[in-house]
Amino acid sequence: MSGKGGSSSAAGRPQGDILQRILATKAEEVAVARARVPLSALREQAAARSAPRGFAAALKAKVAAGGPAVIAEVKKASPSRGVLRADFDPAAIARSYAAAGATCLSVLTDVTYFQGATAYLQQARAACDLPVLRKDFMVDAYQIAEAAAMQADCVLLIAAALPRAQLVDLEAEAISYGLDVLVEVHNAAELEDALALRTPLIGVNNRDLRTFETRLETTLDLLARIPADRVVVTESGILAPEHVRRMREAGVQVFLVGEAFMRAEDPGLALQALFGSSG
Ligand SMILES: O=P(O)(O)OC[C@@H](O)[C@@H](O)c1c[nH]c2ccccc12
Repeated sequence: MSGKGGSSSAAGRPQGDILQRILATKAEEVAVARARVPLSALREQAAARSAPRGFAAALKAKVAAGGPAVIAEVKKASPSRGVLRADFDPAAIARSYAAAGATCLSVLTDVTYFQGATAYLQQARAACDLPVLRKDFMVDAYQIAEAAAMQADCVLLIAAALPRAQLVDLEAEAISYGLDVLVEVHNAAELEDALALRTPLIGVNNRDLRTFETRLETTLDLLARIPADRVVVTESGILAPEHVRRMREAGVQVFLVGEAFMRAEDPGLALQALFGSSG
């Protein structure tokens, strides 16, 4: 098959889709950031940081102990849902998640589409001892250095957004800073690209970033194609204990959840309600 999922080659991709818009904005933002803070300055900050908290190691340990492992997301808003949480305190949310048994955090740092911020990641990470994913749209090695400089422990690479060669390059860049990588796919062609990487962490996004359609079958249908030495992370649209049960019955033990927690008054309580006290 050429391209990803048939319609996602650079030429064939619909110009107006949200992922394309986000990626175009990202390229502009990176150019502006690079002019303001040179890569050499980021590298100095990254070199001065303390060792990353092991993101993949924490998930693997929780899975080995029987799971489920929850990556709890700190997300104020999204393009598909609008504002999820008006009263948004990343440090308080992080403490609530940690007390409820989350294994890792995911913090949106995209400003334009998700109302995220670098400061939110830093506040959340400082408030607990959990490893933290920088959830953003990586298109350039500069952003990997940014992630290391802001103290992230893991970066997201989205296969729908990048050709395989660039996924490989950005992963190598992340590894050079000691960062873990979560590679995200939502179809079989993207999964093939993801399996060319070294990371054990394969995220399957149940939400199509082009259409916003969310189907839990996305994870369930791809499972058979994922080798047993990889850790499957099911992402998006996990809203009810029934969804958790279906995934666990299929052998999925790692969950990335945002909306269900962000809409709740007490995010940690919502985590416990969704996963039980083992979450
Ligand atoms: O809020 P939800 O439906 O529980 O989903 C969380 C997470 O999977 C979602 O925020 C996400 C998955 N991949 C992404 C890529 C970019 C931005 C956001 C995402």
